[in-house]
Amino acid sequence: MAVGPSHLPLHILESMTENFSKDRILGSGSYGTVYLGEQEEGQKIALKILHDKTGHDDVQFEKEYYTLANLQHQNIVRLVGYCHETRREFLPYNETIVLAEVTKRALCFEFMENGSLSDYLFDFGLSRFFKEEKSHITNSPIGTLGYLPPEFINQNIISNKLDIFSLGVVIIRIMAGTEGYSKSAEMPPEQFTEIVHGNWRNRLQSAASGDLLESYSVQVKRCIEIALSCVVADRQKRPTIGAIVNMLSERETLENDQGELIDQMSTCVVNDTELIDVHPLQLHFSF
Ligand SMILES: Nc1ncnc2c1ncn2[C@@H]1O[C@H](COP(=O)(O)OP(=O)(O)OP(=O)(O)O)[C@@H](O)[C@H]1O
Repeated sequence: MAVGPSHLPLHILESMTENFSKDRILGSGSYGTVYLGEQEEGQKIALKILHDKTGHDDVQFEKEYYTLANLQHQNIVRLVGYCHETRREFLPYNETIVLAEVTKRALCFEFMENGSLSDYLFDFGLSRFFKEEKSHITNSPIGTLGYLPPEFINQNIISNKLDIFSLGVVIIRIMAGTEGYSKSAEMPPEQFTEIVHGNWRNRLQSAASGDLLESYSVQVKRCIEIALSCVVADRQKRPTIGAIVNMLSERETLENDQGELIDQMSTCVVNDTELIDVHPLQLHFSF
């Protein structure tokens, strides 16, 4: 039987993070602040201390725990530990000091040495495709609002088309940078496709020419079109995962000549009547 996440007492988390020192902060999201923790043996973990605010209560914590503890996939960061502890502390309140109960809730994940995908996309320069703006941190109990479709936000409807919408947002963010999604909602799809496609084409020109460039260029355009079809407001019109899998039929990782990892995205192109295989899109991400 697989070993589940371990219980980690608060004093252990404090010693791992030098009392939650600011220098240890890796980043912050809608759920909480993430710290770099180091165990005695030098092993690193990422500790997410959940924000102490409405909507992030014990019910939410339990939901998060069960969901994450049951997720086991090579591409999903593993939950290795948790902490839920209430202490009584003297705290300032209304110009006096009161003895109050303070609850610390933490989720501990395996540490990802390479950091966040969005940071890489920003290095890679994709965010420059659109003017960078402050990201939206929300109080949403299930993550950054931008990944959620209108039917969930307005009517709490959950279906597999919710995941299709989120997938579309992820692809758009990969293709167009972190602000790409909000920009995609502000202009007609054809205009958005033209801008993003044009930017990619310029970028690809340094890596390919002639037929190869044309082939890459077609695939980039199709990727954007697929992503946009995933985020249409009418969920019935979003493609099924089967249709997307057919379109993105291959995904493999190759070694390039220098021995670096190349992330190779492959896709098929669908025209009006048939599925046509095209050359794989080779995007050389040199991180
Ligand atoms: N397991 C990890 N290993 C290394 N760094 C991490 C890890 N988890 C989070 N981080 C860092 O902390 C930042 C905040 O992560 P967090 O999961 O709280 O928010 P998010 O996923 O960016 O947004 P949200 O939760 O609002 O959708 C990330 O951008 C990343 O830099």
